[in-house]
Amino acid sequence: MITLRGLSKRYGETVAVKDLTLDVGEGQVTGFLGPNGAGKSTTMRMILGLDHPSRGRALINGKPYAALRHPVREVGALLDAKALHPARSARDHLLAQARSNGIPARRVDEVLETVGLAKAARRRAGTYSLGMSQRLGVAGALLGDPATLIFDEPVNGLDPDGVHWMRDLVRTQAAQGRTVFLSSHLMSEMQLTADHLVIIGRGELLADTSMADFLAGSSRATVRVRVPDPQERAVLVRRLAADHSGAAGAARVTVTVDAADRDGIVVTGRTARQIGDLAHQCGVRLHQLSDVHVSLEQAYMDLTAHSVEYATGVRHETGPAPHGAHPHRREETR
Ligand SMILES: Nc1ncnc2c1ncn2[C@@H]1O[C@H](COP(=O)(O)OP(=O)(O)OP(=O)(O)O)[C@@H](O)[C@H]1O
Repeated sequence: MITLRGLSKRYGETVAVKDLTLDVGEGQVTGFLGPNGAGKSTTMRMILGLDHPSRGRALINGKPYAALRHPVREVGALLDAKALHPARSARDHLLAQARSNGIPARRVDEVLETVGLAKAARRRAGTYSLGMSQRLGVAGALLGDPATLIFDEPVNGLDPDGVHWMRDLVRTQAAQGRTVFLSSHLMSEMQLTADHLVIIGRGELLADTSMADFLAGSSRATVRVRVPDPQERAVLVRRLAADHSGAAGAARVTVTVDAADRDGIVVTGRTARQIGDLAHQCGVRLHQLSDVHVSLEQAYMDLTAHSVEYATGVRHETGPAPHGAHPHRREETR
């Protein structure tokens, strides 16, 4: 369990992290997203006691890293895969780590097996590819069998097989009850891996939400509704429009005819649950009520469009123009 309370970091004039308050829970993979320079690595370094907060606290199992009695048994981290002694073999590298933490040598062979490096274990780490170094970094993180894992860009440099392997590994670790906190810029992979998302921009919290809610709440998300009776369909459309005009601050609702189905309509600005409740209230019989899923990349780019520090001036349109604002934006949920 990771707890951040008002966590802030300033480097001179640069505010790297600003007032982050959130919990990273057990038994799930939490994806940590944000544009370049958003403050992800700084946050992870503060959690791991490698950087001091300017204000606020970062706790692991309720304690700051420095106060943990056996840190490697409580938290394992992969921050920089190339931070290795190049002349040491992978096995010697892990053995040194194990010895200084009272971990038996057989655990080294276990984790080498887990990460698929058993055959290359006696090769010098300096000869490893980036992908192999990532695997070795993961082996080091797993060494103390900790309940919390923190990985900064773990799929960086991995081939498709390695990416798949990493996904299975982190999902298995979470399924065993561990807290898994990982950053990545690879949105398609994050969509397959994470259960929960923490998104920051310019150091500030933009979203702290389940993956499912984030995608369903995206301004691009739509719901397909099939109403077999034309009169009932008209009633529902009118009620959706009235619901929009009556609800102050609610996202704009748009209703279009489903081009693929003459009984169908496509709704944006309301969730399937809200539409189902409304249909129930006005006695409208539905034959279909389904979310049309938006990609994490689309939803993420809409949310962070104003937080990108290093932009090219090129606008990336990955789908239809957004309607309304994203409900997970912090300023709108205050
Ligand atoms: N040691 C440091 N000294 C000065 N500024 C720093 C230092 N470390 C980070 N920063 C600044 O803090 C901000 C956040 O950087 P950080 O590396 O945490 O972002 P990030 O989200 O991990 O970025 P990326 O996705 O590019 O890795 C940036 O503006 C960065 O330049």
